[in-house]
Amino acid sequence: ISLCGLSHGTMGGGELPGLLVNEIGGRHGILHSHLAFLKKHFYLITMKDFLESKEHMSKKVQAIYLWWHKPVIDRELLQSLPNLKVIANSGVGMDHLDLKLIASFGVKMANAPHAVSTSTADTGMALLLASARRLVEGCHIAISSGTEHCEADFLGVEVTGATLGIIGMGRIGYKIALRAKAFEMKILYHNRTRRKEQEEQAVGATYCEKIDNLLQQADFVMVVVSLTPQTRKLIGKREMELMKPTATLINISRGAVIDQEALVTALQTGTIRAAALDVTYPEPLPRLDHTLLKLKNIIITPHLGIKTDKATYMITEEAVENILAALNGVPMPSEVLPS
Ligand SMILES: O=C(O)[C@H](O)CO
Repeated sequence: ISLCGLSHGTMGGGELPGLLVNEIGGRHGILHSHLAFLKKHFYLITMKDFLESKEHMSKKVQAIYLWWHKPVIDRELLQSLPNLKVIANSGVGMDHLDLKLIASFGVKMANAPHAVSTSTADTGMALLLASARRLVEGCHIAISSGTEHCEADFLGVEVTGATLGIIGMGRIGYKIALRAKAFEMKILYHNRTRRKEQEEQAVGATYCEKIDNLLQQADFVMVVVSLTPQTRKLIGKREMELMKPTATLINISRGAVIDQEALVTALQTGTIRAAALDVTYPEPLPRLDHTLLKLKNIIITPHLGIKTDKATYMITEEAVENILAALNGVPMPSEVLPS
């Protein structure tokens, strides 16, 4: 990325702007490997520092960098930060934020759409391939019974030549299509707006104006839309019943885009063949023995779509670029406005 010549220096004054982060390390903390880069531009304040010395710290905070949706941004926090100018999110989905509330405090927001697209597309393809070839089941068999050939009828489904239906053809969806093309898949897609003809041709994708047509034809349905009031439970009982009984549903967007109860039933009754989910609703699932975790024809991963060393570093770079732009009063490359 280019930081467009921006730095804290261009803001005048020698002091680095205060950047509030949840914690350093840990489940919801920024990575140790990003510290040196962040410290070049900001004075880092963790939530612990902030809460221990609220009066002193609150004036220093000019930006917040959210890592895995933390810290939680609520009215109380916003009211306690008089100099807050910008919040940068370490990912593309902003459904965990009340954008209107944040904007009402005059605070700008940014996401990281560029940094996440390749790693998330790779996760989608990894889930597709793993589910098609029953890799997780195979791994469990190898661990519990040894690596001798498994039963003759332990069969997966072929990916080459199969039809992939992509729901949501934004940056990530398009990168999935590029990958699927290399697997010689037939590609259908549905999107609010149709892609340009050259873009469709470049990946060999056919537009389906109606989701139903895509659902009826696809062997693999990959959900890549962001979570909005319009996409909540977009794929429910009716949609699963339209799918082929041999089809696989893959979700790398947000859990709530799929009606999870309907999915459990569809998997138990053979309405669809299998599912592969990187996201669930809620996250984490409340109980270890949740029905979804017990089904044989499902793969679930713990929302690891973006989690590569390169992508996470690029996300931090994209966040810094946006924060510095906001603090310098120049256009932010990935500003998100409340709709
Ligand atoms: O939204 C994203 O980019 C990922 O799901 C991480 O939250």
